[in-house]
Amino acid sequence: MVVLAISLSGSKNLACSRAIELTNISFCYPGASTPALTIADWHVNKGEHVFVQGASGSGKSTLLNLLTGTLVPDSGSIRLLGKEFSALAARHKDGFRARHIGVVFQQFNLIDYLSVKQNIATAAYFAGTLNQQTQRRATELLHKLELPANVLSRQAGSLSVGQQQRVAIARALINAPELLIVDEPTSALDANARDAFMRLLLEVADSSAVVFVSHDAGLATYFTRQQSMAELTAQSVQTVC
Ligand SMILES: Nc1ncnc2c1ncn2[C@@H]1O[C@H](COP(=O)(O)OP(=O)(O)OP(=O)(O)O)[C@@H](O)[C@H]1O
Repeated sequence: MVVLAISLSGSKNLACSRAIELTNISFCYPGASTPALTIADWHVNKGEHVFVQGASGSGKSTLLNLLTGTLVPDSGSIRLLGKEFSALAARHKDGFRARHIGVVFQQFNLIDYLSVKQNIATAAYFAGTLNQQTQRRATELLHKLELPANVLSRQAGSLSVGQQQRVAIARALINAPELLIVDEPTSALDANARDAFMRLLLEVADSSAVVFVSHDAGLATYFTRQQSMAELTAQSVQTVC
């Protein structure tokens, strides 16, 4: 009995230490005869910074869209932070994503005509965390990201590409998400700016699990773990297209 209790508590701790667990995932785009992505078994631990690298067409965007709930797998399980994410109804998925997942999109997806403050506040609003502390947290994040506080009142569309990237990071981190998903936001940067961006991103993300997707293998050095799409999809999964 004691042995059982120990082993159960051990497996519970293991489950809780995982930010992402994918099991027997298969996803087909409508009309396709073969799946765009299959993953037999993959996990990311809480706090881990993982670099996912793959050639064009290898399924990186599909993977990110599955992790953010924009796409739903045809089969298999996606567990995020111990929760069966793939089984949640759309409404609950939206709430879970807003509270626990930060996303930095390739094109940043800022709302150009809103101020930086309003862009960041929108993320807090959807997570239900918008309060009097939001502006203070936003100012702190912008400071860490080496942007002056007066950027808060500027229209997002009037900022430089580098400034918009940092605002996109601040927006993704405003709710202190346990999981940060980043889709190759460095392609427009020169080598020096890219180095500064990567260092800041991972410093500010701090204890969040980070999944950073890119085709650029040169970025791998910033991360604690590297994962190629080829390895990730190597094991076979029963598919259902
Ligand atoms: N909307 C879609 N409809 C049908 N097939 C799609 C669709 N989007 C992607 N695919 C296919 O799914 C596979 C994986 O595409 P995905 O966009 O995930 O790759 P990627 O690694 O992100 O590529 P890139 O680096 O070029 O953005 C490819 O074979 C692609 O042609």
